[in-house]
Amino acid sequence: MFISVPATSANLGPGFDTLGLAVDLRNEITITPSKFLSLSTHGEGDDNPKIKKNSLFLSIFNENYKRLTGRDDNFRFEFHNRIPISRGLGSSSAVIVAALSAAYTAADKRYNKREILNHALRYEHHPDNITPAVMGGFNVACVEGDRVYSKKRRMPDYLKAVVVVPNRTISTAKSRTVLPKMYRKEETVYSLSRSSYMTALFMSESWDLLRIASKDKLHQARRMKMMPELFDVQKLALKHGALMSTLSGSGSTFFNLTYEKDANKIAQALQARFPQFRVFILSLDNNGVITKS
Ligand SMILES: Nc1ncnc2c1ncn2[C@@H]1O[C@H](COP(=O)(O)OP(=O)(O)OP(=O)(O)O)[C@@H](O)[C@H]1O
Ligand SMILES: N[C@@H](CCO)C(=O)O
Repeated sequence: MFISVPATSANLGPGFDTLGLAVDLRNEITITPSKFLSLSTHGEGDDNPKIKKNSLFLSIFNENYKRLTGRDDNFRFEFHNRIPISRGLGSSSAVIVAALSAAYTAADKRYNKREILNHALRYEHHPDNITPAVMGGFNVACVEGDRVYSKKRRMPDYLKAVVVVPNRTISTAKSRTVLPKMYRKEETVYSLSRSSYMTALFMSESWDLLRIASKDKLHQARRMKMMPELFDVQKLALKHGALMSTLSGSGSTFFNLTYEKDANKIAQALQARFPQFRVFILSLDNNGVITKS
């Protein structure tokens, strides 16, 4: 069996816990039946004993494989990780979506992507990373009861993402604690109106107005203060022509959307100014999780 799951960038500025899109940077897992449990990890996290144990993947896989088959079989798992860990590119969602897809595939159960998405919500309680990880493309999502309701829009080839991955992690759990429990009406309306406007712009491919729509007052600046260099990343990306420049998920990565023709110029400027950070030019992904039995 083979599972491939994309990285995702959530929030996109004002769409806190609501908007997200998938990029073509994938974790891949090969799974084969085996007498004993065995794991090998290559790429991101291969020097981290906690990641190499991959208890998040194994606990979700085992729980769901047992639920679907009634059995506790052993497998060999080979992880090829490309998604940077705890950097705001949806590494935890990728693990959750991959583990669920792997369990259904290994159990030889027919399923649809909506089923995987609704199950994924039990492990990550906001839908903005898990939805594009499952579906691909740009997604707007909300939760009602224990279900995710979402709408996808495919992203065109002529847009690219320039992502800036800092050399320091920010965990989502920690990054949520710096946010206030209550918001003022003005801040809420500022972000709510832009999130709605941004959704309309994505749905109608009106990219040139994203700069206004992507501004936010709910979470970005509060989180960026944990790594103040990020204010310069954003300024520089916008100066060199990015259509929008937003904190990716809970950080620390910055996500810059651009026309393909401007991608190199933006990436070079950012890499020159921040040699300690990794800068990637990525295509946008419209496929989401892929499984082969
Ligand atoms: N490839 C992986 N293998 C095993 N565990 C992983 C892997 N990737 C992520 N994790 C788990 O997920 C945690 C990171 O989750 P966290 O939500 O903080 O970051 P993120 O998902 O990368 O960021 P964001 O949700 O803001 O996009 C890691 O500490 C680890 O427990
Ligand atoms: N919407 C989430 C994304 C990170 O998982 C947050 O901003 O905390």
